Amino acid sequence: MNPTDTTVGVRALTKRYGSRTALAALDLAAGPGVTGLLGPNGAGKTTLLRCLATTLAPDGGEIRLLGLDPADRAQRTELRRRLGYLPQDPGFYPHFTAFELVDYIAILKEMNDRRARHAEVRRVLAEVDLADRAATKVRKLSGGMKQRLAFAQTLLGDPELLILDEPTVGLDPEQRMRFRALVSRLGEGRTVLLSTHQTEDVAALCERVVVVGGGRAVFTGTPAGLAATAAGQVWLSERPPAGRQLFWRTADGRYRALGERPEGAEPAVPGVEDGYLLLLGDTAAVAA
Ligand SMILES: Nc1ncnc2c1ncn2[C@@H]1O[C@H](COP(=O)(O)OP(=O)(O)OP(=O)(O)O)[C@@H](O)[C@H]1O
Repeated sequence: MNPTDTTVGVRALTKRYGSRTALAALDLAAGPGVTGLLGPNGAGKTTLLRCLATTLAPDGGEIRLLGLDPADRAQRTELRRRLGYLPQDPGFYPHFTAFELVDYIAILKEMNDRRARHAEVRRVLAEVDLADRAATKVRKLSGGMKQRLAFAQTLLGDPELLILDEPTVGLDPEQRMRFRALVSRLGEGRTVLLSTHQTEDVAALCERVVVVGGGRAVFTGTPAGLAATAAGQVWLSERPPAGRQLFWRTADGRYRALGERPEGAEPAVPGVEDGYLLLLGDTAAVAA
């Protein structure tokens, strides 16, 4: 691990909840740009991101973020000032206005100069297109607006590191597109770690992808590299495959199958989702 100022370095990270192992010696390295964490439910993504956001102490392993060690109290405090974290289930105070909610979080972040803080709150609300909702009560915002409000608070203080846990959940396709544009803009010069179940988000947005399975990083590379792992194992056929392999009916009425070549099938160009599904199939087989 060779951490620089804008690098995320994680080595042999472990975390257990009682007898359940959530992180099993996970390694991760990420620099500026957007890195996607893909993985099924329970893979350990949220646990990893909580450890990185300093809201959960790991049982073992090493973390270096922006050159700082979160295990050290003074460095942890500095780190908290320099990172933005969007938790999976952000808490909202429904009776606050959008402005009051973000202002409250800014106060918790020790932004003590009232005038400068208010200007910063207005800036982050504008970043997520909520400037005209500043005076609206949180309970009156739509689900997508609430998600953007939660994202706004991560931008307070213009952090160098953004940790986003499933930020596109609950967004409609248009909001998702706008969100992608915002994140890719923020990823220029910053380090963004983003967990998602959406392979489309990874293909559209991420320079790097880490697939988490069973508490470990089972793939690290580019989205194109993940797609390439499926080369020679993706097929299109006119009929449903006879075997027990994974397949689905596509919009053009043909069947897309993964794994062995079904009879009469033609090879198809693999995508990120194909690589991901095959990789997890292998992971499941190993775990079984
Ligand atoms: N507070 C907790 N107490 C006990 N077990 C937990 C706790 N939090 C997570 N786990 C377990 O740890 C494992 C990893 O969970 P985690 O939430 O990190 O996965 P995830 O990849 O984020 O899943 P999802 O995509 O569903 O959010 C799971 O088996 C989960 O049940």
